[in-house]
Amino acid sequence: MTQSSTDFTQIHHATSEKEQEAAATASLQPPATQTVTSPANNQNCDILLGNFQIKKKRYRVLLNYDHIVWERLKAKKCSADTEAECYLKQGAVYGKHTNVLHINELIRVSKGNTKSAALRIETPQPLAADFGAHIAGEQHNSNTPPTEQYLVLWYAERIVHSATDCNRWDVHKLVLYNADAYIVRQWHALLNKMLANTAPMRLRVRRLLVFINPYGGRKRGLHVYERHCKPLFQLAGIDASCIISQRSNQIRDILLSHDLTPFDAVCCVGGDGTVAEVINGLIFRAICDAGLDARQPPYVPKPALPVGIIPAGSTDTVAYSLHGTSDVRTAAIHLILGQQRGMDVCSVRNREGVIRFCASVLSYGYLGDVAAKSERYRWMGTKRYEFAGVKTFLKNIGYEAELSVLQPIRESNISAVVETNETGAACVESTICCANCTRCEAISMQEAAQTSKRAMLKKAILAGVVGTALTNDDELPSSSNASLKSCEDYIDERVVDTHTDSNICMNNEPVKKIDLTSCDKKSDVAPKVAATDETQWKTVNGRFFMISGANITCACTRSPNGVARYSHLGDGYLDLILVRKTTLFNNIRLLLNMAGHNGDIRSLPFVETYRTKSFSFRSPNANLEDLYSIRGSCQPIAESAVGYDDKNLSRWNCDGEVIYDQELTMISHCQLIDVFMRGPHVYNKPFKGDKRSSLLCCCCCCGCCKSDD
Ligand SMILES: Nc1ncnc2c1ncn2[C@@H]1O[C@H](COP(=O)(O)OP(=O)(O)OP(=O)(O)O)[C@@H](O)[C@H]1O
Repeated sequence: MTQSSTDFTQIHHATSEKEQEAAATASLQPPATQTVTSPANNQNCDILLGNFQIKKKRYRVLLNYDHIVWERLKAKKCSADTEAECYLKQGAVYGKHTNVLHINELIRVSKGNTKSAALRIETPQPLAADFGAHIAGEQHNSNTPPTEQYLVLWYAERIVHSATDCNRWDVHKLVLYNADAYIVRQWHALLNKMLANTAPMRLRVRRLLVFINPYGGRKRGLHVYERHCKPLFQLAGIDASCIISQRSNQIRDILLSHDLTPFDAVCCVGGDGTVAEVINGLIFRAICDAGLDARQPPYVPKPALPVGIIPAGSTDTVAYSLHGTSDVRTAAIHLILGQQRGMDVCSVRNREGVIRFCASVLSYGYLGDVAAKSERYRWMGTKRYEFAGVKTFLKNIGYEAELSVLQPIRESNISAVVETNETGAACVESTICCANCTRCEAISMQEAAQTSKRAMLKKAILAGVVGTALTNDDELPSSSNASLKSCEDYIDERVVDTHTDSNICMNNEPVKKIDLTSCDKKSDVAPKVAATDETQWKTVNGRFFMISGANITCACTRSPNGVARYSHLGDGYLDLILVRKTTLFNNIRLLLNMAGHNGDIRSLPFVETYRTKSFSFRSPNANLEDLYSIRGSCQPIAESAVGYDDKNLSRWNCDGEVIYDQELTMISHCQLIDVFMRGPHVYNKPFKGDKRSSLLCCCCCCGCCKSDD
């Protein structure tokens, strides 16, 4: 079935018969895109309305400011002009059988003479910056009659199956046919223009630096990338440069020392250790680029590049907590769609200053011991965690600890609300972070306001007047004596040939290696954030089975609620979970609670949870002076301590890596790094017999995913 070119309707206000006649004639000519003004939001924007064939059935397709809507044409056809007017007057009122696609979810638009030609994706997609020239070129060539009648839209859609499976995304295609190739060309040009138009929080990545860890998980990092990510990146026209890591900490070292300006974003394919390497590399790099002391930075600057996290490790806690699933395609799609959210990152400090940055959890006791022991059984693959976990669990060891937790004096809506459970134990408020989280959004607005303040602080530091600027910023550690010793002092001028160091496929500037291991300052205690008029330090002592400072929920497939179910991704707070030493039976209750979907560890009488910006830890059993003198513990990413085997002391598990310090401070830095994610979605049960209503929920602009808080 063919369509006549008069099927096409360009939205315009044809009031008189004369005008309608003119419009009909114009449709035989190459139609020019008209700009109309929406009365709803008074925006100047292109709108197109046309009739297309989809699977040999006729559909009316509307492209408005940020949506594509397609609806089956009914037998009785009403005047298109009337409909267009109706749309403009009423705004978008979509029926039950209307299909809606948000422009944010569009990945690629292609056209061709035949269906298979349009579906072919070998032809590279023009990069965002080239779109303008591409479109201009198309218009320039408008004298040449177009021949392509097929238009293909590749878009991402969230799959909503059940409450436990509502976070996976996949790519679909929509093939549209119109006999008039001018119309196809016009839709193609406008859609590509819209794709190129990136809002501040929607960066469509063009040049991506990908790090692949071939060693983590089941050693399938490379396979995961080749099989799932590469085809999707090709579809989206992303120019990806890949580096396969050859040793531990190599990714961090590359990020510290190479020119990153050619890239729009960094992506890692690996487990939590790989994510930690990328995050540490980018943050230490930002500190050094800002000319700050890497050990004792007076403030922590935000890295310039956003991060994409593709899970290919054993537990993939970070990826699961961000996306609500450890599905690889979902993670790649989030990167392609380019929607970013700020994620909190915590700095972990000892007496000498920052040891490293923590993306997920810093845990002492049970999880620390499991991390330390499981490394010995890496040959078991993912089973090593179960093996080491059971062994450690049965021992049920408690460790003495002295903790100081920064708490608000008065409760406020957005701060660290701590309640008590039925047994009187402290617990955090019960709001769950999700896509469009109102708590994180509010904080993000506050953050934007503070960005200018930070810029001024940075200027003040560089001008050497930092002492006065620092005292008012509660996010800065009080021990930061604002050393102006720049990171350049740490740069080891030995030039490293990275092309022999790893198989890097980048065009690099001369490489400098930054040595973060030297440290010439040491205070007598671990640094603390200064308490303000609104905060105070609360001391908690005791014998603990587990102490965890969680930045994110730390959920994974084995524990869908995670250690800290109520932790928010970008609210500037961390959740401190204290599990006191108790009976083995109680520990089983704890584990069952964390493993189930409906558990809530806050209800357990031996568990206390605090929401805080910072906490400090000290083990009374440790001879700290000896530890510091033996180890000279000033590693940016802690290396394994040799011969450290005191039964009264545990280790820290920081993003899956082991830290041996017995005196530490953890400080949360609000939305320090931008990550390609939307946050886990809340399941909305579809109405009976209406599958589509649940699918509409994938649209990022609708309010149906808002959290209840
Ligand atoms: N080529 C390599 N050879 C050896 N180790 C590597 C290599 N590349 C990276 N690593 C190190 O491997 C460690 C483990 O990687 P990763 O954390 O990604 O996997 P995992 O431990 O299996 O997953 P998870 O942390 O999610 O449980 C990291 O600390 C990283 O530094």
